[in-house]
Amino acid sequence: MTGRMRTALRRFREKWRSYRHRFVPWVVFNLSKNEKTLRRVTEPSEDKVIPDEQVSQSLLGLFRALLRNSGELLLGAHANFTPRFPLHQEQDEGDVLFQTLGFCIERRPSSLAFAGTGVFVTRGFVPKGATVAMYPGTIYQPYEPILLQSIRNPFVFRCIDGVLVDGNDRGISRMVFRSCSGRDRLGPYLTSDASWLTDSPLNPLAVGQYVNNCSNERPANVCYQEYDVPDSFPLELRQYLPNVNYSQHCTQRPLRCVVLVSLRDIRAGEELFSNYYTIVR
Ligand SMILES: C[S@@+](CC[C@H](N)C(=O)[O-])C[C@H]1O[C@@H](n2cnc3c(N)ncnc32)[C@H](O)[C@@H]1O
Repeated sequence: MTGRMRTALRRFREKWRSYRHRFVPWVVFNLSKNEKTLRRVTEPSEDKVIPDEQVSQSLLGLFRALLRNSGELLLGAHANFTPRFPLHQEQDEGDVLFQTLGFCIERRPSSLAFAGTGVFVTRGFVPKGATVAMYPGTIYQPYEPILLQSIRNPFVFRCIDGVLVDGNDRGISRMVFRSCSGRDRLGPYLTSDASWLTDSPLNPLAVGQYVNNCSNERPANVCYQEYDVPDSFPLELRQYLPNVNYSQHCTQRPLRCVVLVSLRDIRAGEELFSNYYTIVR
């Protein structure tokens, strides 16, 4: 190998190491096109746009309202469960979201050509610094095997610390989520929500896996933020969390969730765009 090639290789390695790429296949093919849109932070701990407490408050407010609206505790054994309250559903989940957080989000064909489905604010107004969406999926620790599930899978999200979230709602990823979600119960309580795998998630925020990447023309209006569910998070509200650990041994550590936080005010009709790359220096 010539000296020039060695220098080029070294520079490439240094640059690659500094990336905290969120979606591996996307980064490989599109890095050069989107250099201007890179997000830069100096420390992994500085990656948070809003404090965890603020995320908790938004999620707790929404989940409490969803629970009140459903009039039942979604217990594990649905079939044998007789609800304490009449099962009269007052509003759909989108209405509950609108009344609690002041906006609605939905999946629709992206405003970008060839970008498939995207996520739009369809009603209301999202102020800067709000929790706008959640990234659902199975949580893999950096040392856990994900090879089969990751093949041709554009939904594998990488956290700053190397934890992976598989947000694919099809194929083997779907089966893995369902199986892990059915396994993890605390007594009669479900501790995660698998309805994000359908067209009508019970938690209307759980569509963040469909948010598309920003471009030079369409700057990011949301960004990803890791959120570890605190021990104090009420047991009966965990049924709305759209994440589950791949391994049962992980139940000792807090469940990792990823939320999307607004970087500016967002109005009804706008598509959400995140940043698939973050550079940590
Ligand atoms: C996490 S998925 C997002 C949901 C995707 N739009 C869909 O319909 O399944 C990531 C994939 O979306 C597509 N995508 C995301 N941002 C894009 C953009 N700005 N332009 C074109 N395609 C994009 C790419 O195919 C990428 O691999």
